[in-house]
Amino acid sequence: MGDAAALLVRAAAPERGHLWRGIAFLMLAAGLEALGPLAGKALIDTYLVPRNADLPAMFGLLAGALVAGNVASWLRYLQLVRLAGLAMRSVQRVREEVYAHVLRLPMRFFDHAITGQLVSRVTNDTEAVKALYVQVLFVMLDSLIVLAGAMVAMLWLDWRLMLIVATLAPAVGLIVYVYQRLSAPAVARTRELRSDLNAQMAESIAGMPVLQASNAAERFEQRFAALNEAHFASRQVELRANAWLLRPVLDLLNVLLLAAVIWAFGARGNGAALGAVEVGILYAFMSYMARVVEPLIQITMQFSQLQQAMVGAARVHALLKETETPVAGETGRVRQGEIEIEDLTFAYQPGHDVLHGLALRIPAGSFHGIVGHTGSGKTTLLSLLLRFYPAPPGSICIDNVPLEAIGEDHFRASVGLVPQDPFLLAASARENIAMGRPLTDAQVEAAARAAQAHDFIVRLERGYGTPLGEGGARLSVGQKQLLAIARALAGEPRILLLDEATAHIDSETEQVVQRALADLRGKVTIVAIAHRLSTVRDADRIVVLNHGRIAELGTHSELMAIEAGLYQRLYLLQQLEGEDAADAV
Ligand SMILES: Nc1ncnc2c1ncn2[C@@H]1O[C@H](COP(=O)(O)OP(=O)(O)OP(=O)(O)O)[C@@H](O)[C@H]1O
Repeated sequence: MGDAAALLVRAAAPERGHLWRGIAFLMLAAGLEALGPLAGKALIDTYLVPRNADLPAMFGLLAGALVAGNVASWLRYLQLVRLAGLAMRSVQRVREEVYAHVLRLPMRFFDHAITGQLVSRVTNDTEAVKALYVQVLFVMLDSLIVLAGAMVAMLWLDWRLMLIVATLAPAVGLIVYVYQRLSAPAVARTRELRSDLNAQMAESIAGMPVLQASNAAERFEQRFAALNEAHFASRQVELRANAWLLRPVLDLLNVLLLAAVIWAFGARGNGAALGAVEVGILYAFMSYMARVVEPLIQITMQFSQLQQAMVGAARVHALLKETETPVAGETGRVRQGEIEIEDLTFAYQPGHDVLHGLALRIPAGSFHGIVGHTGSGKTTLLSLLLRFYPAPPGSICIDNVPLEAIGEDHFRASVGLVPQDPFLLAASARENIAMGRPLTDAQVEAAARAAQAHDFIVRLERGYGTPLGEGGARLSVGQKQLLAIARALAGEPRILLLDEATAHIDSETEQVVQRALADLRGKVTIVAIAHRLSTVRDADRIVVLNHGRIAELGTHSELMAIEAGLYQRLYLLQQLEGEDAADAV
């Protein structure tokens, strides 16, 4: 409840004026509508039953009722436009806010996040805000005002009869309480299951090649069907609670109440014919009773929607409460691109250090390779250099400025990344290189040339404008990698980090990448993780990591000279594998 309210307040914050105006129109319209039966009563009691046909007065009364009705309709229109617009804009705002927030969450969050569930929060759950407005403001508030107006009018007409009708209030309270107890767990579960369905869908699409190759379609189908069945069962519980408790019980109460009022009316007259005044009251009373029962039915029915909306709002709110990566408010700058690492110890989980007291100086413009067994901490080191995870303050400096003291935009512009999986957008080659940065065609082309990607791009049928298909489906793995290098270079970084950029490409393309890197020497500081040692053979220095420690450090020939050294063993092993592969061809 608190979360839902917090989200509502947050969503409406920029346009409180609309909100208050909308509510004011709503109250005025409902108030005017409440006058209708009173006009009817006056007409019956004063003119019709006593057969007192004062035509001008009757006409005046009818005209007044007509004007009031029209004004009420106009106010309803204004209210709807105000509040519906507000609700739509709020969803739009909250959705954008949630998406922007997700983009700024720390990498640590994504270690545990499940894509489909996250998508579901940004797309479906944000709709909860609209439902909250529609349910809470439009229907519930409206119904409450109509209800209050009717009760006041009834109090004025006959307070004893009003008390009979008022017994509905505790009855409705009880119904709503029982309903909530029964359906709340089912509603929350339904939401969770729905996002699980999304999650499985997203996972299946992402892993389609593996899924089909391992002939897992049937197993996945069964898993999906089981989830879907659970979703249906959970909806069923909700529906049963709705069907039993909301409309039918109140309809029954309504009939009982009507009987009680008529009985009370009859009992008071002691069987004598009703007087003229009483016919008017009875008419007005019956009209008001409908106005009491209908809003109560509406309010209770809305509880089911409200409950779903609250669960959605709570999920959105929980996501918004995740702490964003703190943005360095500092203004430190990268100039040459010298990296200095000192006593760097890091753990993902406390007590499980992955890096132990690393110390390393990488001069500006140099080319450093990082190699080591799987799990030795290479990617972790790169992630820390990229500020994906926070390194202990002061343990990494660039140009003598601590990493955390460099302003975010400047840092991202100064440090380029070529990841193992190039991640291409379903857009043109040009857009994939520019990535939304305001780069000229000449800059894009220069980056592509530096990455040795220009030649294959111009051979595509529309050159730089060629759409590459989702995930760059139209390119070979090596071409994607070259494009990713071009993208990293287009920002003219001082430091270029490569994460196994040659892991999946053939030796020929590897040589192209090597040429590209060689051209960059002296201009950009390059740190490249490489499983394939030939990629970093020519590096100024190679860092050999072993269980989170620097085991060896030197040029290729220096490391090869260490008898039974780690690097030497790795290198010889790869050479043997290479020969085996060549023999096999
Ligand atoms: N996000 C994470 N959360 C917790 N532990 C992690 C995380 N990422 C990596 N690790 C652990 O940190 C250690 C080092 O992993 P890292 O990915 O840095 O090794 P690597 O040398 O890059 O390995 P590879 O060559 O296989 O990519 C491993 O034991 C791994 O299980």
